[in-house]
Amino acid sequence: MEVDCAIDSEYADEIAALLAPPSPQAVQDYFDQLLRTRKCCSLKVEHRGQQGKGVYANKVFEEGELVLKDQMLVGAQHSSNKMDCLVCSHCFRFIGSIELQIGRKLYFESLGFVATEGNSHRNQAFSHASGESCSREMSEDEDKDTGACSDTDMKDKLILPNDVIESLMDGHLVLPCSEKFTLPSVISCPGGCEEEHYCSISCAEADWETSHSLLCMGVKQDDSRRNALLKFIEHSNGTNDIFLLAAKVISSTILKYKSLKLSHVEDQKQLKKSNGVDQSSFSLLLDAWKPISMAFKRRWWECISLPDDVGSKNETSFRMQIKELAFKSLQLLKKAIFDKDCAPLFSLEIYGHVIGMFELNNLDLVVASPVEDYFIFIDDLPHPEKEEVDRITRPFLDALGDDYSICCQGTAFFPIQSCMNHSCSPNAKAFKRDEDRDGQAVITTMRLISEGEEITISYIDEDLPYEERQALLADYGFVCKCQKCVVEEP
Ligand SMILES: C[S@@+](CC[C@H](N)C(=O)[O-])C[C@H]1O[C@@H](n2cnc3c(N)ncnc32)[C@H](O)[C@@H]1O
Repeated sequence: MEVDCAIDSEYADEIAALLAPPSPQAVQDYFDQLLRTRKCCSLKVEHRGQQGKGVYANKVFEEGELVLKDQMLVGAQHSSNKMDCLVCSHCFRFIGSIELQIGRKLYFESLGFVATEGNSHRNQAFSHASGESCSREMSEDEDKDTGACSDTDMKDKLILPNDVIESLMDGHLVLPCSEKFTLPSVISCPGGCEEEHYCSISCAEADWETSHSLLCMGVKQDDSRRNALLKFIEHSNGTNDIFLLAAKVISSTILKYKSLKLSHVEDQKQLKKSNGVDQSSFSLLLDAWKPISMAFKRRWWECISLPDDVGSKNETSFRMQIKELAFKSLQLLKKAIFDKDCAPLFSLEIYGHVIGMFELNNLDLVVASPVEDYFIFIDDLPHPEKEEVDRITRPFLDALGDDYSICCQGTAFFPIQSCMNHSCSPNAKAFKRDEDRDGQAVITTMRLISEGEEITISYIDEDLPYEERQALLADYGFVCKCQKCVVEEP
């Protein structure tokens, strides 16, 4: 397949303007404002030294202190994880009920869908700092005592009758103690699609307004767009679900542009001017694109790491294949949501940079499962209550097997966390506490951090030997010169 994207040549100047690095002052103003809005006054994002932007402490942080809870700019649950966990498509909180979570998962399994194990991420390289392990391990005592994990190695799970599974899902079967783990009710997509669900009207509206109204496949969408979207989504699911995230960026920029344009037209009307709109259309698009313009990015096919099974002599053809894959995906997305005013967004150059931005910045999206909490709670009940409850819940645990603890997994771009540079002896880490039950990134200190010090995280396993660390960091395009590397350099 030939990669010839007409939009790239037709809109070369606009694309260059969209991809131009913002001035240090523009960066400073944007992040000062963002940190103020997020009430993160103890942090500062600055462009210092040769590592580009970095995050700096504005106060002393004690060891173990929360540094940042960062709301994602764009994120998605992995497609394969959607059958395991029902979560809000906007904030990624678990929704429904313990019974619905269990029933839904068993229902999909009964249809032949195999549960995901651990990280369902097709491309591990999309995230650079893993969240905490999804499942908290039970202690040896708990294991021996109750057998709660004794089926860990069992290949065959208990098969429950369909009517039992259905009654879990429709609310007729209520499990003991599940009232202690109430979850928000499921709110349907305003466009009537079956794919997205929410924890509240406000999440449903926010998602609709920011990106979903263009990407929804519900009954309210016109047929031709729905069919085109279906082809785009099928291609993404069959190749790489990172394209779904890229579609959210394009869609949210178009919608933001439209809303800016609407306000601009209103302003013009008030000023009784009639012809100012076209002239400023591109500046409105630049404005809508601003949050993305702030992120560090390179072309996807240039920064993606070579898989282990691709030798260096096949590198060029591998990178060309990745470019072709992106082009194919872009063509499918263009058929579905093209907007002439925003044409430069449909260039391969922009699409490649957006996916490259995920490659270099994204963090795993991880939300612990309340179903795991539920079974741990039952395991911890005192005798004889535990035996009574366990008699009822045991078949469900045996039907779920190891998968009772699968968490919500996905990938997301966080605007402030993504400004954090790497160190092999970091002073902070992505770490979700028990109370962090949504998709926000949570960064906690690992030691005391003084005022003015840079806050760093590790993009890789920092306990690896020097050579392995450097090899992994080469995929991010830099040689680490942190103190640990300087000391360990042979
Ligand atoms: C997630 S971004 C971090 C923020 C970035 N400095 C910026 O300007 O947006 C990752 C990129 O920052 C740079 N970077 C991060 N840590 C670094 C380090 N220890 N040494 C050199 N460059 C680093 C690399 O270019 C890397 O690909």
